[in-house]
Amino acid sequence: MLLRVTDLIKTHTGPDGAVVILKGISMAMNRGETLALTGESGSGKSTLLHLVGGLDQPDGGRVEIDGVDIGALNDASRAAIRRDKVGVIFQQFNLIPSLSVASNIAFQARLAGVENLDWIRDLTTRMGLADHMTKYPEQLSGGQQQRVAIARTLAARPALVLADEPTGNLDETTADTVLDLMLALVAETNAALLMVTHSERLAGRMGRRLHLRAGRVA
Ligand SMILES: Nc1ncnc2c1ncn2[C@@H]1O[C@H](COP(=O)(O)OP(=O)(O)OP(=O)(O)O)[C@@H](O)[C@H]1O
Repeated sequence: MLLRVTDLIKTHTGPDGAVVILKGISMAMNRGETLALTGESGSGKSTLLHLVGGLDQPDGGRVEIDGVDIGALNDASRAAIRRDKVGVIFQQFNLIPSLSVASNIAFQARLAGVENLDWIRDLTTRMGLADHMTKYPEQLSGGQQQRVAIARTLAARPALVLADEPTGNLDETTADTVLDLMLALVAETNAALLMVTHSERLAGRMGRRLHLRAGRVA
């Protein structure tokens, strides 16, 4: 099993004291699977994605990636798993402004030690980025920047791709095209894709769905 989440609990402290955001979530994914994470605003989708990606620590339960309990690791080992196995795509693109599109895309793959130039060329061409490789992020439209952010993550060929509304800034037609590409690319790399979406249309195109309601699996 690539990803196993067991009884995950997360509490945040708000103005009125502690609030339990995730109330015992369990789920699992194999490589090659795609799963839509849906639920009302505030149901805990982003919180779950952050915990799975090791970007935040749970208050209870476990996240295992390839059988390794990431909560039991020290920061350096957890960072290494994140770098080698997990790719994250957020709605805000987090591109590096001082690097060209080509360098932004190669950066993460290089960090993970998997800079496969043929794959990156193929990926960027299919993402419609071939003519933009020497530009800087600020010279691109929002939709183009989003495609760069997606290409950057997929360039490293992560086993697990976590995406938080990756097409949320795109119009419907572009969102469909970008999701088609993402699905094709994760299938080719036999990756698992866990994607938060508010769109019924996009959720319906994923293999499975996990619906959260007030911090529980509905
Ligand atoms: N750092 C934090 N401190 C306190 N409360 C937080 C924090 N992060 C999230 N929350 C609260 O946790 C709940 C779940 O937030 P989360 O972002 O996971 O929801 P979501 O399902 O992703 O929502 P959306 O669809 O609006 O993005 C919300 O009530 C939010 O206010």
